Amino acid sequence: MKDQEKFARDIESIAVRALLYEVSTTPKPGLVDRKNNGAHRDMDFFTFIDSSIVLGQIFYDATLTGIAYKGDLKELLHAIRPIGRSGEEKMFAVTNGVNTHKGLIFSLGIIAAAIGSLYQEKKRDRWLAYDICNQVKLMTKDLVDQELKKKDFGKALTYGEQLYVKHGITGIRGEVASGFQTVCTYGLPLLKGLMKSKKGTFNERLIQVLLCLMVHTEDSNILGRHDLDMLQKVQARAKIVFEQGGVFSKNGLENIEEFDKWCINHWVSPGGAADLLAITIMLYLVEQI
Ligand SMILES: CC(C)(COP(=O)(O)OP(=O)(O)OC[C@H]1O[C@@H](n2cnc3c(N)ncnc32)[C@H](O[C@H]2O[C@H](COP(=O)(O)OP(=O)(O)OP(=O)(O)O)[C@@H](O)[C@H]2O)[C@@H]1O)[C@@H](O)C(=O)NCCC(=O)NCCS
Ligand SMILES: Nc1ncnc2[nH]cnc12
Repeated sequence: MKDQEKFARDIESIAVRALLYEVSTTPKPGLVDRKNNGAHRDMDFFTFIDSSIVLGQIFYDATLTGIAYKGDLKELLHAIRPIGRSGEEKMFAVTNGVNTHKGLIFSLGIIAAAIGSLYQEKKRDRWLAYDICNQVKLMTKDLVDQELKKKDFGKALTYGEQLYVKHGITGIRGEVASGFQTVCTYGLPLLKGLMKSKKGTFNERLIQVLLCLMVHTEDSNILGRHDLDMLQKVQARAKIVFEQGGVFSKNGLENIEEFDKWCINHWVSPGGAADLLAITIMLYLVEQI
């Protein structure tokens, strides 16, 4: 196997690990985990495993496309779009039409391509999330303008497009175009600090990162099902739990399990924050290469 193909397989493996580590983190308020299905009737822990497995090839292909790419970085996003669309088709086929990873196919696929585009210059020194996220910004700087601000919304709107028209919320597109600002400002520094301090278990550290992300994520999943008031309620409750010490406080796990029950009863799923947790994990694992 050529060096480039081996490297692309390594990135594929890291991306799939990030998907599996995210869904395995337990308990997570309102989300699918090893304990329950959160605020979802149409998917469970095994749906996410099935979806994660079929998506590996997408991240391999996106990485190789990035490595081979020689043009303007903005064009690289267009070059990988068909790969992402085929990933969505594979996901819907294996989940019987359920959207487990639509946002993450987009996010992790772009990260994989960005890593690929840096491969030649990074062959011998360290991989840094900072460099990768800057590359992502260069790849996607016109994304919000082209796909949301200037778009003629004549046709049926997607979930995210509807939210932009209604609330001016840019969702996953805004997060990607910012170079994963929420991840780089909150999620990744917290995870790196917890891993260095060796505090608690890996599972507990990931719960803590999710709580922190829930405070700061403009989650189109919550907005899509409810409204701005509910998003602010969830962010406020996550802030209280996190600032009391989160999973590491005296009644940490009980507080989170109460939060989970509350989300289920109110039909709240912070799927956007869950995606940002997976992105945080991927960037952390890439920095360990
Ligand atoms: C670019 C696209 C992905 C845009 O698609 P769309 O217009 O639909 O975009 P959004 O809805 O805005 O976002 C898509 C998903 O992204 C997640 N998300 C939302 N907000 C954020 C945020 N602030 N930060 C990060 N991620 C965010 C969210 O995904 C989660 O929710 C999904 C489950 O919810 P869903 O089933 O849709 O809704 P439910 O309420 O669960 O339905 P019911 O159960 O009630 O029936 C799950 O996926 C979570 O991950 C958003 O859903 C896309 O159009 C596109 O261009 N795709 C091509 C791929 C591509 O170009 N790839 C390139 C690289 S290979
Ligand atoms: N664990 C999870 N539960 C629900 N939606 C998600 N989207 C991504 N991860 C998820």
